[in-house]
Amino acid sequence: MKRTRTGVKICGITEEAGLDACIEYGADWIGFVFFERSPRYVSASRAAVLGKRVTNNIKKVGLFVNPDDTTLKQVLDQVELDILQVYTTPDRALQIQNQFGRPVWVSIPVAGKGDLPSQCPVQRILIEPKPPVDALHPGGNAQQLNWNLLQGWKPTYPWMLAGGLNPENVGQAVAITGVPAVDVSSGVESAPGIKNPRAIARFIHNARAPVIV
Ligand SMILES: O=C(O)c1ccccc1NCC(=O)[C@H](O)[C@H](O)COP(=O)(O)O
Repeated sequence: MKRTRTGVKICGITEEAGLDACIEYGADWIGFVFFERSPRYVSASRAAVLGKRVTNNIKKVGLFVNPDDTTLKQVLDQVELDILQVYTTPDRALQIQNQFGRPVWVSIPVAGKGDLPSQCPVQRILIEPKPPVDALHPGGNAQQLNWNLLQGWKPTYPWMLAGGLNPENVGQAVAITGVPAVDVSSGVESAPGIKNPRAIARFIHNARAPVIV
């Protein structure tokens, strides 16, 4: 069966070179991290500058951890974001989607099959590995999910796979899970917060190239 083109999000954009690689090699989404403890943090004013450089109809995703309304409003007043990606409860994610009038993606931490959601409260669900209890942040930890947990799981809503993906393993991850879209941060960096344009090119190519498993 012919697969549709895999959607690709490159998260944690902080500088022009990484952003330009996303545009050149055909990313669908880029992510700005508005979480101050992250090495990929960007201020709203910096994201606004980078955002103006975006072309090719690439969508800009703003990433927030347990955001309150004031924080969301302050950022949205300065940056044109197409999508809000949130690390919070499904109920709060839905409230944000209703209140701020933009599609919301909610991250669902998964440790076992029982964590896989049967419904999607918002526009899309991000399936990510449950972080260790001592993790400094809930995502962007280069931690890989056991993809075999997702075999046979066929959600009828939009979803995305994240966590520990890189140019070498993304083709296999797509082939095993059948996921329609993938998200990467650490796996295409030369240092935390600094994207590697060659790795971005390889990641996007390999996410869309057929792999037999
Ligand atoms: O990237 C961060 O520093 C970060 C901080 C707080 C919450 C989420 C964060 N990142 C999320 C992502 O970049 C991706 O959605 C995903 O977790 C992939 O990360 P990685 O394993 O580094 O590819």
